[in-house]
Amino acid sequence: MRTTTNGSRWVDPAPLEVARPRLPWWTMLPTWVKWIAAPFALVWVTCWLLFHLVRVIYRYPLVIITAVLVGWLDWKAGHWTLAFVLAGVALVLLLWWRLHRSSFERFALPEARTEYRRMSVYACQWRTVMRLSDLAKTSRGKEYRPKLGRVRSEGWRDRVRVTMIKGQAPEQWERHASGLAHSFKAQSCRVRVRRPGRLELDLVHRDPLVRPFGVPALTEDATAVDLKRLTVGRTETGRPWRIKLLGTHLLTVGATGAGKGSLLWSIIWALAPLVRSGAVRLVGIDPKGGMELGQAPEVFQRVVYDNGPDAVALLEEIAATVKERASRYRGRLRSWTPATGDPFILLVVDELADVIAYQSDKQLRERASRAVQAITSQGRAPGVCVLGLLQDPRKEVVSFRHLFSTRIAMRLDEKAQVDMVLGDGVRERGATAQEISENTPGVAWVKEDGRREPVRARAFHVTDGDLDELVTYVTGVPTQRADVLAFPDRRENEREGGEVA
Ligand SMILES: Nc1ncnc2c1ncn2[C@@H]1O[C@H](COP(=O)(O)OP(=O)(O)OP(=O)(O)O)[C@@H](O)[C@H]1O
Repeated sequence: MRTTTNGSRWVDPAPLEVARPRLPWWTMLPTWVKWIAAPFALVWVTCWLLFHLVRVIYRYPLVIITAVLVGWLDWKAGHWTLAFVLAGVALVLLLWWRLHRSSFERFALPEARTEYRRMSVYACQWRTVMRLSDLAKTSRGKEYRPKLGRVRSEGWRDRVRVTMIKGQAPEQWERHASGLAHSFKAQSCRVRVRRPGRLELDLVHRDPLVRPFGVPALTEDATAVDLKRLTVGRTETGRPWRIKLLGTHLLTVGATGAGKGSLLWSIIWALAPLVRSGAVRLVGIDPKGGMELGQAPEVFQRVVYDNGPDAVALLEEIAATVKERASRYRGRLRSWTPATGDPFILLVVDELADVIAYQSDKQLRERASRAVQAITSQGRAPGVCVLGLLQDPRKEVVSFRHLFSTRIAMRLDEKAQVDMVLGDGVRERGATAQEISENTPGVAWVKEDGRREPVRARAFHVTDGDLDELVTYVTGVPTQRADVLAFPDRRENEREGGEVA
């Protein structure tokens, strides 16, 4: 409201807005109630402090023990003795690190690293990152923030446990994974559900699969080979990468040079004792004219090197075997076992799309599709497994995807291809196959039906020498690769010719 006084103009000030101090509700209680409640409050506060003290000791045992010991020694023996002891401990640690690095990294480093990273990275930035990533919520003036749980630092990754706030879903965290990785200075962040309301974040700092792994020695003991646990490489956690062939089919997709061949040969390498004994029979189709399977055709019972009538006939033959076995086992057996006397059949199709999608003859294409569908849908129980390899996950092939219960994505070109191969939502859980480097062939993301989390692994590197050894092992006949002769040097020939002349 404007008022004029003696010709001068002035403006009314805005009403004074001062927040009235809000006192906690219990201050309003009558004094006698406060006296009665005081001992209970004291006990509660003591328990709360004790709980937090225990939690700090549990989370930082090394720091607390070191601090207590240092304080005690300084108090009892003085500064010089403390300095002398600290120098001695540092020397012992240095010697341990120099002389036996593996045990040092296994026993001494993890706890120190975990406590350091928890303190310096997660504990001090958690609140800010949660707020800025919109993962904390405020309701009626109260802030609800996801709780930071146990942290384990493994050098190449930090595993961070989180308790979500009410109403939150893992998908919200998956959407913020990239932001979380950048905030905590990691290369990537994967979100895993531990149990309802609890998550584990994998904040990855470096790739433990950069170096290739050679194949293990071939075993003489065929009984040691388990068709449900064939070791074909190593996972990023350092464990063996185990693949199941019995009761499943495998689809492996990867761009050219992604290392599909190494996975194929790693599987055959692991199967070698059973192939030699005849308990496993390998059959193959290689429409690329033998570029892949032609490297060791001796280990196959039968291989076809095109996608024509022979390939289709082979597929139909196997489909017929599946049907014949199924009718024989019906009522007697639930599924194939070695005791049936029938060999386990592994059908390898190197470029599945060439057989069921790119074949120009419509009739052949349809026959091949029908046979592959029959084998994949009914072959699991009768002991027939299909290993389909593919460069380009086209629609025609992806429509078969659900029949392959183990799907493996090696390096792919696009995000959409990862979804096509592994299924929706798996990429958001961390399976970023489009980010696999060209320098790490053999690295793959594996998704098995019934397992929510995809696994990252690298197949063994099977060299030409290994393939020779494999053929010799299976056939018992030493292989001799053709010698590659140097191209004749024209100048040399001319010189020699000149000299003779
Ligand atoms: N597991 C591995 N570790 C190290 N190097 C590998 C591995 N697998 C493959 N390589 C190397 O990568 C190159 C390509 O591998 P490979 O031929 O198996 O790829 P591919 O996916 O089968 O390619 P294409 O589809 O063109 O046949 C080869 O030179 C091979 O030596």
